Amino acid sequence: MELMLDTANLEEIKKGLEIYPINGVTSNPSIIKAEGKIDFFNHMHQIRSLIGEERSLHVQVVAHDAEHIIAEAERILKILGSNTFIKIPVTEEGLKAIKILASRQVNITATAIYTTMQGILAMLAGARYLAVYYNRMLNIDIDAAKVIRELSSLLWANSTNCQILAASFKNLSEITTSYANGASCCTVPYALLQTGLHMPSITKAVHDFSENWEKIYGNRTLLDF
Ligand SMILES: O=P(O)(O)OC[C@H]1O[C@](O)(CO)[C@@H](O)[C@@H]1O
Repeated sequence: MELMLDTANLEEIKKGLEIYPINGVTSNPSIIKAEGKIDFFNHMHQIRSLIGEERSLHVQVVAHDAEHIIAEAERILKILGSNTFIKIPVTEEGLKAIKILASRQVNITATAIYTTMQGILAMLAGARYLAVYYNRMLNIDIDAAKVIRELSSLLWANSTNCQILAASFKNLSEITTSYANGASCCTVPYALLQTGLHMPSITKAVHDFSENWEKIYGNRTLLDF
């Protein structure tokens, strides 16, 4: 199982890495927009230095036709390194590019996946991750959990090299349902990760433990024994 941070914010990535078990960072043009008009490749380099080589960095192309998608992918790989995952939307042109790039051993994260069929095609074309758009699917009445279940069983039977990267989350339930239905990876915005631990009941449990301890041992800690 893996967890990725869905942000290009350097502070969030720094803090996120300290606290959470993070396996990589994903972004897309909308996530980049939230950072303003940044020097794109320089910013991506900074993300890479923060996450190190052992975590994955997923960078999305902006071109629409296969020829230019491939050219952008090559530029990303040249500047950011050959281990960068190239995010490509699963359109006809995207699929064409995925097939060509995957045959050159490029790591592909197929994105903008709303249907099982898109996922199957991306898997067959050689993608390493399938970014399934959970919340956006629910918004248009697509059963996102079902798509994840179907893709997960197909991947289990047919591929050793491709996994589901569930994405587009607006609440914790969508994340846990994705994992429970077979997504081996979720990419989550930092603020949403925080909501999982910022709960009054967790704070109260920790507070109750302290109060009970203090009643017996005062302000002594385990280091005082
Ligand atoms: O619906 P949203 O919040 O725009 O999210 C789209 C998702 O697509 C991705 O680009 C897929 O990796 C994520 O970075 C993001 O979670």
